Amino acid sequence: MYKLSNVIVKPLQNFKYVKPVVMEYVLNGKRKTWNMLAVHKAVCILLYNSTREVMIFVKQFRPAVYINKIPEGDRVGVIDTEKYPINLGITIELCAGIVDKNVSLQQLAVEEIEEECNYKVSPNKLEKIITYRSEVTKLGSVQHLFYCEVTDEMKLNSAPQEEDLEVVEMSLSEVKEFISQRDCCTTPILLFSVIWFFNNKYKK
Ligand SMILES: Nc1ncnc2c1ncn2[C@@H]1O[C@H](COP(=O)(O)OP(=O)(O)O[C@H]2O[C@H](CO)[C@@H](O)[C@H](O)[C@H]2O)[C@@H](O)[C@H]1O
Repeated sequence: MYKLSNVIVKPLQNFKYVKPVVMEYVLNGKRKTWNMLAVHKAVCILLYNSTREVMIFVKQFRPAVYINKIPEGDRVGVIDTEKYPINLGITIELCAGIVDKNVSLQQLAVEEIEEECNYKVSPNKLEKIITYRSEVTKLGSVQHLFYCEVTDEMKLNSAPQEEDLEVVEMSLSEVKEFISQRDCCTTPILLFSVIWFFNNKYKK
């Protein structure tokens, strides 16, 4: 389903989703500077379908993951996609989205679940797990993690709204196998939320 071509890497001219900034400060009497990226807040949701006992994740192509698999010398200008195929940048993640609207976090999570995974849930089905900080050296952004249990009855018949994203269902044994890999192309928050699930929701 994924096809990658015409890849070019160049310095960013217009900053829309990330803003590089430098902070100058004095800490314990010492002058310091720190480079960082100002980014949006986000919501992430661990989705569990209790009808079929599967977790629901999303699979997508992430340019930042792709570029970090390419040796530095080959990372500028036109990228050879024969040498560096698309699978280098494919991740499995939680359903997630940026906080870009003035509505409750639960409402934002509900909208992301519908757009990305095609389930209709009400905001009171969202259970807050934790608010944490992502990548504290260069981002430090606030992220909110929720848990949501869904059933097959809550699944919508319409086509998914996100075309570049594939919904992936994993049985609980597949999830355990997935997180046991030595090199797992996922996010720390997916790993954490799955462990949280086995400790708090599924004590069989
Ligand atoms: N850097 C970027 N450059 C260009 N376009 C961009 C962009 N960031 C977002 N976009 C655009 O904004 C859209 C909406 O983004 P989402 O709300 O789906 O967040 P995303 O899933 O990328 O990351 C969510 O999930 C991951 C983890 O899974 C979290 O780290 C993240 O904070 C959270 O928003 C994207 O489809 C894309 O078009």
